[in-house]
Amino acid sequence: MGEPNDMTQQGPGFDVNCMTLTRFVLQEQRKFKHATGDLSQLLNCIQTAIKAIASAVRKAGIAKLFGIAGEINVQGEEVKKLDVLSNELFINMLKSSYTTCLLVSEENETVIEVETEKRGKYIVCFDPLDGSSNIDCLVSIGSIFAIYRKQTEGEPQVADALQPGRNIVAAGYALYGSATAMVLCLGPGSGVHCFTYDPAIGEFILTEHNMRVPEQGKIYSLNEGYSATWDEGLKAYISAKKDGPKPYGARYVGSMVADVHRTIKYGGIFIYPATKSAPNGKLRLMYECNPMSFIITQAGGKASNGKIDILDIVPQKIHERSPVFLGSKKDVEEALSYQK
Ligand SMILES: O=P(O)(O)OC[C@H]1O[C@](O)(COP(=O)(O)O)[C@@H](O)[C@@H]1O
Ligand SMILES: [Mg+2]
Ligand SMILES: [Mg+2]
Repeated sequence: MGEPNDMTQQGPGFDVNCMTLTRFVLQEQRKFKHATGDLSQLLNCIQTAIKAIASAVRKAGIAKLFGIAGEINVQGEEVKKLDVLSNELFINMLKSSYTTCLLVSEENETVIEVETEKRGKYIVCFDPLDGSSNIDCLVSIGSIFAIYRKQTEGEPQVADALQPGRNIVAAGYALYGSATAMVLCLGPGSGVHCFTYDPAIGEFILTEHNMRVPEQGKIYSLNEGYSATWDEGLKAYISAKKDGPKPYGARYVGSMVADVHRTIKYGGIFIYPATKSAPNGKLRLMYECNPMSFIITQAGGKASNGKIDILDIVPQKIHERSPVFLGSKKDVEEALSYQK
């Protein structure tokens, strides 16, 4: 028996051979002879940002003790809103990874250029805090990111970021739910893997290797409050799901990360459609639809804007929106068959 704090012993809750996220990323890097280690470094920095956000999320419910986010606390200090804090953490960690040149954040109107001396070859598009309307009621929220390679020489420009999702080098999301998890795909064909945070050792541990979206599910997920604004095709599809011989269940969290994670685990379909007043829907292409569609596709599912695969859309501007139908292949194909 080792001493109680001797981490070399296999004790309750810790196995020295367990696959941490850091270990996994390094192991994957070793498969590529010419890898520089930059992507591993970048992913480690994202992991650190996510750990810091997770820690802030876990304290959100007691934020009143310190002051309400967005206001001044009893010490006279400004209490940062969780989405502002998350954005600052992402930007700071991404810049100091020395691997990025251009960042696109949901929270910044324009692209963020990394200082010349810190530049590397990667471009990262991210939603630092997804589902922000769920923060105050303690419902699951998340972070989403997609990593691209800069395709041209010279100073980074907006055009460098406007790449289709097909070019994604790696993508992932963090889910701050009943546990904190990170789901990652390190490139086409390398699988989708889930790592769950173990607060006892401060590490993400591989808990699901090679996640696969069920071919078909029994759940549809969309904001039914807006049904009056749907097109006829969508109305007919949802009616068919409700009134069929085996009605589907309805689930909608209102945080894309949580709704998509459930869709990967249990199957079914997640939809944020176009409406008459919002012909491109609500969700953002570059840091919501693209990373999630890449992951869903790599896990064997399907993602479409109603006409073409999400990953084939060439973005025209960084905050562009897109309708989205994603999830189990059969469910998405069926929903699309109702679209004109
Ligand atoms: O309230 P609605 O219209 O159903 O929208 C919910 C959608 O909006 C979002 O919250 C937008 O994300 P942000 O919180 O990052 O702005 C998605 O996560 C979610 O799918
Ligand atoms: Mg979002
Ligand atoms: Mg957001």
